[in-house]
Amino acid sequence: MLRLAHSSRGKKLAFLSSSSSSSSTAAFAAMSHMGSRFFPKPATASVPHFPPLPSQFFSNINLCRAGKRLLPVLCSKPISRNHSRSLYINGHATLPVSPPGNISVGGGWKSDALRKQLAECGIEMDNLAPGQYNGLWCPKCQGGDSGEKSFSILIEADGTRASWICHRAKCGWTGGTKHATSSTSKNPVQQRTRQKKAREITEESLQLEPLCSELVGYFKERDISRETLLRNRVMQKAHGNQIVIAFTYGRNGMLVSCKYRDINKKFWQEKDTEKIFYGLDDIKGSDDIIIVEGEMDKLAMEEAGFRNCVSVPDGAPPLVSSKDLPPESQVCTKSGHKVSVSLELQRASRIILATDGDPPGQALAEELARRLGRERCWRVKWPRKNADSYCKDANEVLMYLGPQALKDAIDDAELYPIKGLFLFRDFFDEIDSYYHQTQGYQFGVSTGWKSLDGLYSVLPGELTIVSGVPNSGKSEWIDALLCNLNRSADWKFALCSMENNVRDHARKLMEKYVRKPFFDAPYGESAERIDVMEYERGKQWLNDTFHLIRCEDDALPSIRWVLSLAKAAVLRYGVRGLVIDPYNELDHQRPPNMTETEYVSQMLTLVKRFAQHHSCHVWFVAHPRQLHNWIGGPPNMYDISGSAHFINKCDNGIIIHRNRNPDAGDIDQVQICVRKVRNKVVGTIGDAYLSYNRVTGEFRDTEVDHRRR
Ligand SMILES: Nc1ncnc2c1ncn2[C@@H]1O[C@H](COP(=O)(O)OP(=O)(O)OP(=O)(O)O)[C@@H](O)[C@H]1O
Repeated sequence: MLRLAHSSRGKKLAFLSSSSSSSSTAAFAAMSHMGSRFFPKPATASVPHFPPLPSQFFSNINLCRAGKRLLPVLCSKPISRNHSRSLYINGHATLPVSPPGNISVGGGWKSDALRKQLAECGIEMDNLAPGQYNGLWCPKCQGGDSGEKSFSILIEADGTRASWICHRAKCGWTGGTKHATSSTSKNPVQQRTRQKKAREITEESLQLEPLCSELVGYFKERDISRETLLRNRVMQKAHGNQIVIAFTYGRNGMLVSCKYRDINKKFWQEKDTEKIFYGLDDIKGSDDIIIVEGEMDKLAMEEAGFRNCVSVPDGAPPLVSSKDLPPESQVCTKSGHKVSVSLELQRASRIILATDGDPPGQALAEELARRLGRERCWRVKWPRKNADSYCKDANEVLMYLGPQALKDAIDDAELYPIKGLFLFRDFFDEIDSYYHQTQGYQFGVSTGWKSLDGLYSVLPGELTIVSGVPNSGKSEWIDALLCNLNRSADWKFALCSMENNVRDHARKLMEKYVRKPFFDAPYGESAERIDVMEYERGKQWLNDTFHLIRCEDDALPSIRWVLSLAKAAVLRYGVRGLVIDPYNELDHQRPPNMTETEYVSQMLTLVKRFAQHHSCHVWFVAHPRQLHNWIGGPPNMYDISGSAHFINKCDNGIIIHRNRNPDAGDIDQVQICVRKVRNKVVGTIGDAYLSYNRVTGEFRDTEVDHRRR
């Protein structure tokens, strides 16, 4: 096998003769096993020429050795260039070196405070040299079942602070230390290092080289063309005993940073360089900007015809965190780094978030949308790869489905959702089923009384306020209505009827159900009482149909307490209706600075929200205030004691009224005054008349239609 090594003059690359060392063979086998096609086979004489690169940006470029055949050394030991000190920590992969001129923190005075802080977080490190350490075992998750070395920690250049992240999606532990101060923390050297400017770099100073043909082939297998690689200045570099890909990060034509990728898909960035988006110069002046999650995706976008694309520098964070937010002009990325949002991104009118489809990718989209402004963000849904799965990112779409599919995915990007802001389109399914009447109840459920059809029907999710002078028959009418709804639609109910004791209520409901008096008593006149069989059937029906909400200790229930139990009844028993009878039997303690009007408004908001959220109809009984000079007519909804909000906020307002003067007419006749109907589909205002049966408590349609509108 051909071997590549550093010459005695440092980093110059030279080909050595073939070697068949067992270590290199083993390493090659391991690489193949990992599925890497990074350097698939030894180069042959027919490797295509990689032409000199156009020098459109990056000064001092030495386009040396174009066309040379380059292969990595695949041996177990580095050949040369040992680092000046051992930085082995928990098996990390990257060996950072202190920048020249920076004071050492590897055990010095600054490290003690930081070490202490890290130890408190469960992170033990022998050496605290500045730089980023990747591939460590996470102290929190220990790498999970697979023992993955997924932990990265960054010790800042001045050695006073550390931040870390576990890249395992299931863990995602992130954190950082506070500024580690010591008695000498005001050391001027430290002050100076903290303000240290990013390093100036060039392709030459980084010893970057044109991509070898094997690497061009590697990209080709991912459908990234040589033209795209050339335009994006994708290069390579000798790193230890291997050759790694170098993604060059530029701004205004100047090289700002460089990110490397080795055969194990391990990434690291040129140290002491600024973190910026990849491809920043491509979005200059663009109204529409695409943001992807990796350099490969940025290159893939170019293959689909989109140059107006940048990639975040280091992937997606595992979680969206609201803690430790960077300033508005920055976004957090996978390593917890903060990346400055460029002016171009700030100016763009449309930003298409084309991050990965996995949870970290979605978390990145969320972070970007939050920082850049959701209102100008769109998001991409990746198409299906096959019957079982979806493509996960831009490069996969390009590889599996081709450039047109990638273009279509970008063209079909949808508006990034903004919590609480919707389009009608978001509800089209619901509206469709309303129009096609597939869900039922679009006209409400009939009350069971013909004379009320057209005036009032019962719609799930609405609030009906029922009022009337005392003894007008409000509770009786509601009970009769519930019996009808149970009979016709099999609805079940939660009852919070504070004025009824349970056995009386059971009697009244059962009489309506069996249509016989409960007792042999004068009110039953000559009718036969409910027999034992009917009584047992009635008991069963009561039990199946009603769920009682009662304060067992004589305390007054609060509305929140009632609604929480009603919610439980919805979830546990599927009740469709809630009766609260009456309002004045609830506990109405309110803050001293709140008026009753404000209180009623807030209470009714809670009730309505419950009704809508649980598709449950609520009947709320409220008495009128004391009527002066009452002459026996039905009260007005605005007469309800407490607040005009009862009529303002309800969906339906009904007054129950009955004549008590035998000289003025039939005293069993009940007037159902429908005073408010918000939804014209279910009714309209008007009066209906029912006849009350004193024996059984039933309400029947009267022979004569008294309906008036
Ligand atoms: N149309 C009617 N004719 C005669 N009696 C009736 C009529 N409607 C109801 N009643 C009787 O009036 C009494 C009170 O009825 P109900 O409890 O339903 O009234 P209410 O309006 O809820 O009263 P309150 O406001 O005091 O709670 C019951 O005994 C009931 O049988």
